Amino acid sequence: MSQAPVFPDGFLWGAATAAHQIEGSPLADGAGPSIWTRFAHTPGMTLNGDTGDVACDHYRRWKDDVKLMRDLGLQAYRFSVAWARVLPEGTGRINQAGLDFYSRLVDELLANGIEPLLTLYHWDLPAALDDRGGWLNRDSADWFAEYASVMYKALDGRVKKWVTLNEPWVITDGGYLHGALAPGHRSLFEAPIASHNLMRAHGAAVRAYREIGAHEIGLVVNIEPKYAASDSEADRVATRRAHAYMNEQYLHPALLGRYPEELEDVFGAAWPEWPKQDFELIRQKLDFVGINYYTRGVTEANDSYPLKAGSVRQPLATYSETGWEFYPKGLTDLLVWFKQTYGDTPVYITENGAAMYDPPAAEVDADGRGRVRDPLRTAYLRQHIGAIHDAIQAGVDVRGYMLWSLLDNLEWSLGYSKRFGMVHVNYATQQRTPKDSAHWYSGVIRSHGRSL
Ligand SMILES: CO[C@H](O)c1c[n+]2c([nH]1)[C@H](O)[C@@H](O)[C@H](O)[C@H]2CO
Repeated sequence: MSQAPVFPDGFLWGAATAAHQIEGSPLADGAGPSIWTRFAHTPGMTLNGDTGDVACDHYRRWKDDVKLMRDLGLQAYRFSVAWARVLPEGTGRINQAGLDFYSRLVDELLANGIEPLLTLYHWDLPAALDDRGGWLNRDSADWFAEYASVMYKALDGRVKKWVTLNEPWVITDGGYLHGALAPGHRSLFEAPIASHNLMRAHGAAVRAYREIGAHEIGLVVNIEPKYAASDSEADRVATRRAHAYMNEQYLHPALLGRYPEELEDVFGAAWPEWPKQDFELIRQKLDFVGINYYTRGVTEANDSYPLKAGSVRQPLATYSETGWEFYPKGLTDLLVWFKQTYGDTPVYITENGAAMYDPPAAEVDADGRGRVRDPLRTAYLRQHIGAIHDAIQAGVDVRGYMLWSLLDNLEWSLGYSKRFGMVHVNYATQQRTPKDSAHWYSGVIRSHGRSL
């Protein structure tokens, strides 16, 4: 970049978390269990048997954490609501103490000049609904619309940016196809059904918002550009299949009202006939789309199940602790593809970040006087925010950036082994210590990107 980048007026700088990953106290004050409470307490399901029982203790430390956000200069904060805190059985009875927790959090954010960006579903389905079939049950669309309506009535106006689902691809690929995430199913037949019901639930929640809400609502997807590993026919076909499976499987029905045709090839006999009226429900006008970007996929044909495509490691690249290649140009390419494919729906980058090896907690003394040097994370963030600027220069309407994550937190089945936070958490003492990357990001926010 030859000169200081200029981001659009109103471009929103924030950070993101999710309920199950930071809150702890999953059953406090009348909350019901979620599928993640059950999954993590099932032996062998998470690394070291790590659970969300304590996490970052945010359920109790929320006020100090908002102060931390203010001190860092965040303009926005993306968080999720634990459905089973508000509706312990998933539908019906409202647990007022659970609703009050989120109402207080929103008020504290607003009092500190931080805009809340609320995700209704970030993977933690009430266990009571899983007992009724969960996302495999077509009634899940009604369950989700009921829950969403409770939240809209309670918070809309204070919350002006709503997200229905976080990453339906991960929910399905992890929770129903490969079994690495809750509820831990492994079925080629269940996966498309769960996917489809998730998208019906998304549509039902947006339709309910249009009846109740007066602000903005969108969908968050994780997408990554797929580049053929060679110009062989096999690799090019595999790349197309992988692109459809991850990048179009949810955006196509949400924005175009149809699935990409490659999915029939991926799922074969497991691909159902969908009722046409379902797509009228799924395809609702969206005020924005949230894109979670971490890396790209250089893709080759292989014998992986069921995709028959996989990523090829790049010998000279830098990789994060989760094995994701640093590839900022992929974010620019992806954003340009999004605009070319789906038009000018506004976009927020709702997650971007890297798990890097940070100095052990011992180097950060108990009262947080220590310093956490994380130059690789700062490099990653600088490169990717620069890539967003390149996309904006290319005409893509990107409205904001939510860094993943505010805090080191529970990385699902990987437990506490991966640290994505710009703020270090000493899990033994719950001491928060901003890392060098946090101080750097504060400067980016203060300069509105010009200090990049
Ligand atoms: C497959 O990568 C996804 O884009 C993705 C990465 N991440 C996510 N989705 C989730 O939304 C977060 O809860 C994770 O903590 C975060 C870091 O792993």
